[in-house]
Amino acid sequence: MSDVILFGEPMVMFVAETEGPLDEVENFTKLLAGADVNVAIGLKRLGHSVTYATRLGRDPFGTYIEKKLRKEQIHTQITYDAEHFTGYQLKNKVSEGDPEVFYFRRNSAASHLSEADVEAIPLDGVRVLHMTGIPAALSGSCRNASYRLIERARERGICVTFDPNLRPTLWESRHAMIRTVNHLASMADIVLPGTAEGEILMGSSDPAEIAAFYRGRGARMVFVKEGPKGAYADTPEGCTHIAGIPAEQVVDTVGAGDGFAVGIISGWLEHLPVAQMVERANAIGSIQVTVKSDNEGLPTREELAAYIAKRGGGAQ
Ligand SMILES: Nc1ncnc2c1ncn2[C@@H]1O[C@H](COP(=O)(O)OP(=O)(O)OP(=O)(O)O)[C@@H](O)[C@H]1O
Ligand SMILES: O=C(O)C(=O)C[C@H](O)[C@H](O)CO
Repeated sequence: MSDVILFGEPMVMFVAETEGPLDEVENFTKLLAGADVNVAIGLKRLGHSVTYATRLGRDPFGTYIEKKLRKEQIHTQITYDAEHFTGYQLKNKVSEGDPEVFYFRRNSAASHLSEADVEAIPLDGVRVLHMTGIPAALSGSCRNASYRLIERARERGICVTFDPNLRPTLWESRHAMIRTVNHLASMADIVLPGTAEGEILMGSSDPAEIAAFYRGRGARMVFVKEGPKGAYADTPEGCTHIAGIPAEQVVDTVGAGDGFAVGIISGWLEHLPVAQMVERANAIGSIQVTVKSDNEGLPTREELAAYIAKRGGGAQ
């Protein structure tokens, strides 16, 4: 029995060792990526029990991912797919701004996740289902699986957390992305949009307006991510902005949002007051931008406390 269920597409990620266009880079480091898998690793490092459901190809990338998940002691519910390969991606190295990411994931094993796969996930005793908007972008069967899993969680009163994680290149149209992601968000208890996502999804980058939009559609709590500035919370306790924790050196901005989700979900599981949930989320987001991996920097409880003691925060 796990505290949290996650579901999605884990990928092998090749990160460029040198700056420049991806076609010119000669050396890459092999790592694990995937928004949902990053959150699973972060929650496990903080001591929460986690089950991650996915579909992997019977290939070396699938084996690599399975071994990584085992090493992190994450329970898995894996369907093996002999017909389709495990997805992978390339990420470049930049000294400023967001890196470029190129996917090799169309028709991947995970894009064939289906309602039957999620029907088999045991939900007894589960407290949180964390979903992102990514699986719904991968295929029709994955979209149906996303809806089915949320419905199953809601039928059992499980708290559903949702991060839009917009990936416009994966969607058939911008219209379908906005409609589907907002629909999935309306089925969640806790919604975690970023300000740039708010602009796309509801036409404003103002944190209070974004939060009011999702609260108006049924969310009990909305946490709007504002990059280095921190985050805005709109919950039954009221509305508040909590300043970010400056990172010593920004190496790679990808994965900050997943780190933030780890802070909010773990804080909710531990019944932390809202201000402490957000401080923890800001701290993990701040840690995430200091490393090139999307998940290797995710902290243990001791590392998190040490980071907050050193760089600010103080409510842990
Ligand atoms: N440069 C930074 N310095 C310190 N903290 C940061 C920085 N960037 C992000 N964070 C922290 O991480 C959180 C999430 O970052 P961001 O707002 O970029 O989310 P996102 O757009 O979902 O990110 P992602 O690139 O992972 O999709 C922020 O709310 C903040 O707390
Ligand atoms: O880009 C994606 O679709 C991924 O899931 C890979 C990354 O790890 C993810 O973007 C980080 O949020």
